[in-house]
Amino acid sequence: MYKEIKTIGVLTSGGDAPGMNAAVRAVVRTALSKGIKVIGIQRGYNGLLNGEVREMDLRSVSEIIHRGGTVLYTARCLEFVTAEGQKKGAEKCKELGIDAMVVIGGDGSFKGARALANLGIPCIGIPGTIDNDIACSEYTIGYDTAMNTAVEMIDKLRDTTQSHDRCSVVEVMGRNAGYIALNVGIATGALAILIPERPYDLDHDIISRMNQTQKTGKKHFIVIVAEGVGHAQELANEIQARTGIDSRATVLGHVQRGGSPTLRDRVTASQMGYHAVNLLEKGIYNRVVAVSADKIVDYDINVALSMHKTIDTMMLDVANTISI
Ligand SMILES: Nc1ncnc2c1ncn2[C@@H]1O[C@H](COP(=O)(O)OP(=O)(O)O)[C@@H](O)[C@H]1O
Ligand SMILES: O=P(O)(O)OC[C@H]1O[C@](O)(COP(=O)(O)O)[C@@H](O)[C@@H]1O
Ligand SMILES: [Mg+2]
Repeated sequence: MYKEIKTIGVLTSGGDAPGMNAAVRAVVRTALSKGIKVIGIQRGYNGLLNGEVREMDLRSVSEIIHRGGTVLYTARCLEFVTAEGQKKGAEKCKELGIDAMVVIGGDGSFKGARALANLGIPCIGIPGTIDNDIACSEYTIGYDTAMNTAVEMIDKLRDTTQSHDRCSVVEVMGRNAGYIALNVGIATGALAILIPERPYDLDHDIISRMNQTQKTGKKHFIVIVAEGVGHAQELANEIQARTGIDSRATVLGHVQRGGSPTLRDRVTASQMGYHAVNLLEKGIYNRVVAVSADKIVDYDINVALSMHKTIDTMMLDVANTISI
């Protein structure tokens, strides 16, 4: 049933991602251009439950398109995972006069949005996570910036790794997904890339590859380990024990979440924010905005949350063939 949207609530939730600000800006400015009021909710679902809100005007989103992090702040809210927390959230929306919500975050945040939708609050999800682990979308806001940051850091590591004839085992983020690891591994010429989606064999995938390439004159090595595989330090110890090559572990960590968003993240975030508000204006609710074949599309939130994403095995073949 069509319900005219007069006021939209917008929040960022879960881990911050570069480009979230550009998405907030796009939501605010698109809504205002249509005469829709926007309420910014701070610190994700925590702020909704606590009423931590402020009205957003055109200038409230000035000077943020180039800034990492999120001006709305973000949080992980345990209370919102409970039925009581969700009911309280829906009641808060009504109390604050919020007709619809735009939730910028990852898969966890969309489960929260689905709960609100089931309680009668129209919702739109915008994928904002460095992990690129939203099944319905080929791309998530922050992914490009995070990968470029990781590449920049690993290029620096390469200098010292090469100078000392060492092996660097580098752990990159991604939670249970290996997308960051796979791309960053190819971009940095890593000898081995370990991702949670593909079991690995230490002898076959690392030790014998190192031994073989040593015979061709290679003296330094980069091994990329996805966070979902982990154990970078143990792996470095094992490699050193087995090959005699001095090895060091580096966990890149939260540096990957920061920094000024790349062009791709700014543009995608702007398109997604614009699309989200257009859907609401047309009376289309409970959707997740996504990228498919380079186009901005949207999926029913239940369908989106039931989808699965796979790893492009050709990428593994590329890495195995040329990073040698
Ligand atoms: N099953 C769920 N039901 C309702 N809300 C959820 C659920 N899972 C997560 N959330 C909410 O979304 C927040 C962010 O989820 P999280 O998985 O930490 O990050 P992301 O959204 O970036 O994947 C959580 O802190 C919680 O408030
Ligand atoms: O910042 P925290 O709470 O330590 O969480 C770390 C996690 O957040 C991420 O950086 C981003 O994940 P989300 O977007 O799902 O929040 C993951 O790569 C990592 O596993
Ligand atoms: Mg997530």
